[in-house]
Parts: sequence; C-alpha cells; structure tokens
Amino acid sequence: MKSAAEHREFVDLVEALRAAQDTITGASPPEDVARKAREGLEEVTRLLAPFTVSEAEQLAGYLITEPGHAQALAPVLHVDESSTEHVRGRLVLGRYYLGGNGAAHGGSIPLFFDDVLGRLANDGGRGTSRTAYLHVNYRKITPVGQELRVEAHVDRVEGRKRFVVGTIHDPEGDLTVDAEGLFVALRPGQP
Ligand SMILES: CCCCC/C=C\C/C=C\C/C=C\C/C=C\CCCC(=O)SCCNC(=O)CCNC(=O)[C@H](O)C(C)(C)COP(=O)(O)OP(=O)(O)OC[C@H]1O[C@@H](n2cnc3c(N)ncnc32)[C@H](O)[C@@H]1OP(=O)(O)O
Repeated sequence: MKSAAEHREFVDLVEALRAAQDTITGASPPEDVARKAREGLEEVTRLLAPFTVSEAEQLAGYLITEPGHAQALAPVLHVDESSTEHVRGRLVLGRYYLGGNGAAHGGSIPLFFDDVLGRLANDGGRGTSRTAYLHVNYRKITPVGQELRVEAHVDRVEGRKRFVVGTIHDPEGDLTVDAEGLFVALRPGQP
C-alpha cells in the first residue's frame, strides 16, 4: 500500500487542484487574468510531465487513507464510520460539480457512487471486481455547496456478484439519490 505520509506534498497538490477546479468553474475573469491563470496551469504541466509514471507507480487514486484518495476526478467522501460492509460519511459537492440551478450535475452522482460502492465491493478481502451496472435513482435535486449525508453498504454477495447499495440525503434529511451497483469479481487474469 502506498503511504500518504510519504507523499504529503502530492496529497496537498491534489487538494489544490480540486480548489482550482471549483474556482475556475465559478469564475468569470477579465481576459488578462484568464491568460495569467492559464500560464500558471501550463507551468504546472511542464513541471510535472517529466515525472510521469506507469499505472502501477501512480499515486492518484492509490493513497487510500486520504479522503478522495488523492484523486481529483470523483467527489470526496469524508468518512465518519466504516467497516468492510458499510460506510457512513459526509459529502460536499463543490462548484465544479454544478449542473444547473444549484443542482449537482447528474453525471457527478454515478461517478461518486462508482468510486464509493466499488471500493466497498472490493473491501473485506473480497478482491478486485468491476462495475457490471450502476443504477441511480434521482429522487430530489442534490444541492452543491451543502453538506450531504451518505450511507452505503454491501447488500448481498452471490458467488462472483456483489450487490452494493447507497443513498444521499440533503441537509433537510430528504433522500436525494439511491443507487445500486453490481460488481462482478474478476477471474484470474481478467483485465
Ligand atoms: C471513479 C474514480 C475511480 C478512480 C480509481 C483510481 C484508482 C483505483 C485504485 C484502486 C481501485 C480500488 C477500488 C475500485 C474503485 C472504483 C471501482 C470502479 C470500477 C469500475 O469502474 S470498472 C470500469 C467499468 N466497468 C467495466 O469496464 C466492466 C466491463 N465489463 C466486464 O469487464 C465484464 O462484463 C464483467 C467483469 C463485469 C462481467 O463479465 P464476466 O465474463 O467476468 O462474467 P459474466 O458475464 O459471466 O457475468 C457473471 C455474472 O454477472 C452477471 N452480470 C454481468 N453483467 C451484468 C449486468 N450488466 N447486469 C446484470 N447481471 C450481469 C451475469 O449474468 C453472471 O451472473 P450469473 O453467474 O448469475 O449467471
């Protein structure tokens, strides 16, 4: 397991990237400010490109003790309580995930659940699986910028099939989303 303690600066770099994504998404800057910001981002790319590694050596997504696992793609679950069978936590969707009218982009929710349910499917020594399907029911808008409650658990395991379910509740306690994923355990050598 890769150690977050050894890669503190990388963890902070990904946090800064998340903040940049939120800020860029919400900004309408004058052209000279936009140009300066682009030049700053291009400088980041120049700085890091020589350190590109193989998937096996990649840090992003693999620093699993960190909230968000040092990966800027999926929304971050802040875990309050977890076992190999369940997880409870909090989620604040930043401006980056805005769809419209204060509601989260519909695609950001499956992205979040694929990560959370998928990790749960593979936990507890169950080993690697892949998403066969992910069914998401949008019951009410999921607001951005507010603290949401998340719960997920392994519903049942049938041979290679792991059924994992999850919910999101808004600050009023109303259900906004429920989801079910089927994760199929990979056979040896299966990509
Ligand atoms: C989001 C950000 C993530 C960032 C991650 C970064 C780093 C990762 C670090 C660590 C990773 C740790 C955790 C993982 C985190 C997230 C999880 C993400 C996982 C994915 O995001 S992965 C990409 C999307 N995923 C695919 O790319 C799958 C493509 N696909 C296949 O690879 C095959 O399709 C497979 C393997 C699914 C099955 O194929 P197969 O040949 O092994 O098995 P087979 O077809 O025989 O099915 C066996 C039994 O499942 C039933 N079954 C199958 N499919 C079904 C369906 N759709 N509906 C209903 N039932 C279904 C059959 O009916 C049969 O049931 P029965 O045994 O009862 O007859």
